[in-house]
Amino acid sequence: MNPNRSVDGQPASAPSGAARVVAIDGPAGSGKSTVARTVAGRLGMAHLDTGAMYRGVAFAALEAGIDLGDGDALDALAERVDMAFDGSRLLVDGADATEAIRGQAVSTAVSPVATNAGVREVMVQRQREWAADHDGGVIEGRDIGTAVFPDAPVKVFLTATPEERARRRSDETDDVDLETLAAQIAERDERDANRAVNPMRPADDGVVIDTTDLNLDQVVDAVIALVPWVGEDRKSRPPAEPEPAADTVAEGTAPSLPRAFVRPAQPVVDAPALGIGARLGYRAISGTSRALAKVAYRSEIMGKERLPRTGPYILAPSHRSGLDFLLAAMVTRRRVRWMAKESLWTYPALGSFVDVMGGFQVNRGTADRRSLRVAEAVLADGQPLVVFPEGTRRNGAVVEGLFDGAAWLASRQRVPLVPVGIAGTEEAMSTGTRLPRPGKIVIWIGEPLWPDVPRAGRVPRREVTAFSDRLLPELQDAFDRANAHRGLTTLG
Ligand SMILES: Nc1ncnc2c1ncn2[C@@H]1O[C@H](COP(=O)(O)OP(=O)(O)O)[C@@H](O)[C@H]1O
Ligand SMILES: Nc1ccn([C@H]2C[C@H](O)[C@@H](COP(=O)(O)OP(=O)(O)O)O2)c(=O)n1
Repeated sequence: MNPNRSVDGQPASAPSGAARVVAIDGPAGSGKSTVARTVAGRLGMAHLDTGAMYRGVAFAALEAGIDLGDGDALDALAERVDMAFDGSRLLVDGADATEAIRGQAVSTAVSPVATNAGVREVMVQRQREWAADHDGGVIEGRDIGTAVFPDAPVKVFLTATPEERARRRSDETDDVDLETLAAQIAERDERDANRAVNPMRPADDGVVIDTTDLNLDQVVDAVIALVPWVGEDRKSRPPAEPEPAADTVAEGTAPSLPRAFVRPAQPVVDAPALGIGARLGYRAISGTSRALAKVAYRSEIMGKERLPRTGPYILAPSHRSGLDFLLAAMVTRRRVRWMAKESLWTYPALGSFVDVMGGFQVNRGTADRRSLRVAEAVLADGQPLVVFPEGTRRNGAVVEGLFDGAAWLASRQRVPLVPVGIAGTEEAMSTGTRLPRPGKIVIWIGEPLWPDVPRAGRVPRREVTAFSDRLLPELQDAFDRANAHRGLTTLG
């Protein structure tokens, strides 16, 4: 390590090595180490596992018998401990600690060590020095894209469901059972995400990849597609003003890329929280309405297999009746959220019902930025969202005059729009009718449509309009098919 290099904790002062840093962050078991190692191998770059550095300090602390609650002693230890990587082996003060840092003792000790501000400062400094010495590298950790290299040209946040991450860990060890691993992972997630110094979170301008249903190759391909200098001569320096990653990504977006799992992280407000009442109530109501719809409306849902299995998307249904939102929520067992007109909250009972069903307010007719932000937060949080592109209830068989909201949200969050035709609700309960009449209802789910925009960065207005124009015939088609199927089955 170079003691002369000054590090003042400010991003701007990060050494020039940042120009070629691929930052990979994420929680335990999300695949960071495996992905970072493979990406580094494929790009011919050096790889740094910063988690191993924190583990190295924890190992040294245990060896020296230091009280993990003694912040000053930990600071001093972090300053003086010598850590060197020899290939994949970690030497701590000359001793090979490779196996020991993965053991239970270090795994338990590392959390308090990693929450210590002094330790983090020293580690961040060493990580920046390492990158400067190696002309960048693939660096994995919890805060690489947010705190250590906020200017890195590639910032990836890997995630996977807690169950999947625990399962991956349990495949690697026989020592600990799945429940214990799941509990340990949950506790570590909580600490890493909530610590005061450099908490774990995706970088605002980074990309989130959900690896739950992906294999290693797919994740590695998705990361490499984000690297602007791939294909360039490895020896040549990147341009002083790096190209916006977004353009490069757009070009490199191969159709085979698992787009459904890759989305930009953007600064958004928090997704509206759901209380316990809403969570239980939703299940009860959607279960009851599913059963009712089956019996009273002989409802049929066609094309469920076309719905994305994980990740966020926007259901864009036709809108002919107040029943539509309940029916739209029936197409998936995942909980959906929806944008609901403000006037629904005029009656307290109805308002509570809408709350339970996951609705949130939009002020129709105005450019309601807050509701759009909330809707963005819902998608960024990985939840499916219902937006009626026709904006208001219409009549008849023709779909027309789409509002751009659904296309705008899908483009901004890089999620698919799923056209959904709902046939039979106008007959069952049209505008002005108070009680629904029984009849046949058919829901047709169309092919998801992806926005044609760069994977990150600003979305041009014309792309949004073009996306709405693309949605219109597909929504009409889904509605036609639903109507046709309903006609056939009601006649026959
Ligand atoms: N899609 C995937 N991407 C990366 N690793 C995966 C994937 N699926 C399963 N794994 C496995 O998950 C395990 C945990 O990955 P690891 O790289 O140690 O995660 P982390 O460094 O984030 O804790 C490894 O055994 C890896 O092979
Ligand atoms: N840049 C980093 C890297 C790791 N840490 C913390 C997070 C964990 O509690 C420990 C160990 O990290 P490591 O990546 O080895 O942990 P897992 O193998 O993913 O469980 O260090 C951190 O705070 N900042």
